[in-house]
Amino acid sequence: MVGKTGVLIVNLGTPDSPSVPDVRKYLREFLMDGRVIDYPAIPRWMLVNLIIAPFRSPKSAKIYKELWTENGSPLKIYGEANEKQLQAALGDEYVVKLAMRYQSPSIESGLKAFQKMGLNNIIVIPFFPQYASATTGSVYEEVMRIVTKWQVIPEIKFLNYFYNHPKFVSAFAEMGKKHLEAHDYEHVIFSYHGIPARQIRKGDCTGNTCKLGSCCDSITAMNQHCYRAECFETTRLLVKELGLKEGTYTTCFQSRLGRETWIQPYTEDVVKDLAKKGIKKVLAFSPAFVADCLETTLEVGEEYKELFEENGGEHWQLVESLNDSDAWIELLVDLVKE
Ligand SMILES: C=CC1=C(C)c2cc3[nH]c(cc4nc(cc5[nH]c(cc1n2)c(C)c5CCC(=O)O)C(CCC(=O)O)=C4C)c(C)c3C=C
Ligand SMILES: [Fe+2]
Ligand SMILES: [Fe+2]
Repeated sequence: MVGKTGVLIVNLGTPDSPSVPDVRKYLREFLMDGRVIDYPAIPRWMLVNLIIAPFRSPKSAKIYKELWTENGSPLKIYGEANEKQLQAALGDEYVVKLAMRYQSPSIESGLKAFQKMGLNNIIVIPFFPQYASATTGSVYEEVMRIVTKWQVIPEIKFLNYFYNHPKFVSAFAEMGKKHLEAHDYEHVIFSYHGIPARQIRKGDCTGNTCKLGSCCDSITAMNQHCYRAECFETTRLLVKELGLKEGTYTTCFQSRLGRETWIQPYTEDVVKDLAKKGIKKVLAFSPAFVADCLETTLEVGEEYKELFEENGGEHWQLVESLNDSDAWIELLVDLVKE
């Protein structure tokens, strides 16, 4: 191999500001991605531009304003920190660039910077522990859309997932242990971002159609690309590392959008059921995210906390994400070098 290696770290993306026009622009780009709303182009355009963007943008802008810090959106702040931390950890044989799948900095700007430096080896690390077509798949598609137009297509390695990497599991477990040692929690929930159930079935090329039930209870050669099965495996590994007892934890799925059936159980149902059963103290992990963002801080940390308390719960705690922790950077170094 001649020259340096480019490392493109890619997260989902966030609006440029919490203003309604910027949130609308972000939602439009994000939801017009055919891997996110996987409808034919015309119905998708109508749904996004005539319904979701106009009605959701003001509501989303309001919650983005709560999340925003003086330095911007947490997702981007942690991404920028990770870019510097990983560059320092890898040294000058590598060039690390942050990109966002939607909005800025774009994947195209990162790849063009590598092209200008003459780098012919690129490693793409999507910041999604579990593979989903809407996230990791979309990052690949965007990278390929760009480089396939180039005269010289560089050698590119893609990281598909890291939901079961021992350092991912131990890094998240360490974040939670601090809380488990400080407080006597009765139940732990593992809340992952949901996806439409249909997208799981559509991704099943093995003929071993996922029944969205106990078939996701283990990873086999036939279901290893099933997002739901990967989430359950992350839970199992975390449960083992944390030493949790059977019956004291639940895996669930949050952030449902629209009328379709999404993968279940839904976090809001689990939260209500736990509170109604008399569970008073819950610790909540969100291990589909490596950085705190709208979906962790506000949805899990505040909305589900309110729901829990409205139904009789007393103490709810979100486990912070990997953010700018040393353990996350050590894992990233391993992912690059492996
Ligand atoms: C685990 C990663 C994610 C998956 C899988 C995912 C699927 C998915 N998301 C939507 C719709 C929305 N997601 C929104 C925010 C958002 N989603 C992820 C990650 C995954 N999404 C992150 C990290 C964020 C937060 C970004 C931030 O700026 O903090 C939003 C926008 C917020 C809102 O208006 O509620 C939408 C909309 C779909 C439809 C989908 C699967 C098909
Ligand atoms: Fe999302
Ligand atoms: Fe399954």
